[in-house]
Amino acid sequence: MTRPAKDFFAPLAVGAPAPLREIPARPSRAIHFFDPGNEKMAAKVPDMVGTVDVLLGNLEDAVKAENKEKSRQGLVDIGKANAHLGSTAGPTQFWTRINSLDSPWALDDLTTLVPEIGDRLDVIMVPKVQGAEDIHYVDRLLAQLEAKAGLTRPLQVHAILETARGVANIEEICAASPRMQGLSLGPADLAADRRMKTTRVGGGHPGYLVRQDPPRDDLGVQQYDAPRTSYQQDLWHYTIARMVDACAMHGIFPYYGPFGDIKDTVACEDQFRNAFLLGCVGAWSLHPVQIKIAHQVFSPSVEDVAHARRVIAAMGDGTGAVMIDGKMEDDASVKQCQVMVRLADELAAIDPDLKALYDGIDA
Ligand SMILES: CCC(=O)SCCNC(=O)CCNC(=O)[C@H](O)C(C)(C)COP(=O)(O)OP(=O)(O)OC[C@H]1O[C@@H](n2cnc3c(N)ncnc32)[C@H](O)[C@@H]1OP(=O)(O)O
Ligand SMILES: O=CC(=O)O
Ligand SMILES: [Mg+2]
Repeated sequence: MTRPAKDFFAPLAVGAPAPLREIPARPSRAIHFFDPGNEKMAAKVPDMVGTVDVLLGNLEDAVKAENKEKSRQGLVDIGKANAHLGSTAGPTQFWTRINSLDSPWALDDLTTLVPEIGDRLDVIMVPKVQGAEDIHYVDRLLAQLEAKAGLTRPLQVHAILETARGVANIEEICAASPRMQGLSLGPADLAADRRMKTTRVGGGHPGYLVRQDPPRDDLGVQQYDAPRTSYQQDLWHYTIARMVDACAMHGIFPYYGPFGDIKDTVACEDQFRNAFLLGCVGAWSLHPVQIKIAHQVFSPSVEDVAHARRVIAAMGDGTGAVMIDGKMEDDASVKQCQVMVRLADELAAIDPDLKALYDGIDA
């Protein structure tokens, strides 16, 4: 049974901070992953603060088993050494991805990170979430640890959607705790768990396509040997759309996850843009080259912002219908335009280049 409404926003431990009533809409176009135990990557972090929306110290997959403790300690050191990291101190949020709850490391991840750098961290990403029970476990443990550490701000929780059971339980996961900040699609683990016949980290597949019908000759006979156009389809459309609906319903934020073909910046941009158009607010960046792609794709274009502002201005109180450039605009399209302009305003508040671009529209 879920908690009764009157208890939903009560702290789960005596002395723990009160849960948030609303998840703040902080820009998080790129969640940049780094291994805090990798000296080369860790050395780059101080210079990245302020240049990327989210820096995430990854402790789970991609960190070798023998390096788990080193990476955890590296994250503590980075949190303590970088005074401007974390959204209370500056524009770059500070997240971590802990190890999965059934692993030998998850408990130590939480019991180390919360007392050591809980005041700096914004969001704890939890992998391989199967259902509400996983979130309930993390929720109570975090409350106990926050109370013990004397934290005044509750940590938020982000779940990766990367098991078939997680997808089946998506609504209950989103609703499990007021800490829930968002969901990310985890296409690599999800493909494995679903027994998809792919060997990639996100993106499309040339075999997943639809093909044009065979053309007919003058007598109407179909020419099966004639050349035909085929179109690659999006393997992730269903899951992303499901995730977007669940997140919107619960007032939390959906993200596309990893795109593993680092060199294919064009397809990465396409995948991110599909997610942006469907309603996602950001994506993961695995390599510095992907930060720029995510920041660009998940920021509304100047053309879209200009059009949205025109529609809002023309629609007055937002009711009725008007014609703009030969197209009908009404209450529903003005609401889409408001989403676009709100996002542009939020981004302009933290990104001076975007502010100059968007301000220039009216000049
Ligand atoms: C699949 C499901 C998932 O769970 S995805 C999430 C887990 N995976 C990750 O977090 C992977 C993170 N990224 C990486 O490990 C690396 O970027 C990989 C993909 C291995 C490529 O590394 P590498 O071959 O060194 O790339 P490179 O030679 O082009 O690097 C150039 C310089 O940049 C650095 N770099 C690389 N990645 C990062 C990063 N994520 N954050 C910060 N710095 C990074 C490299 O260390 C290298 O530095 P330098 O110029 O040699 O000093
Ligand atoms: O963790 C991410 C994934 O794709 O798996
Ligand atoms: Mg995964």
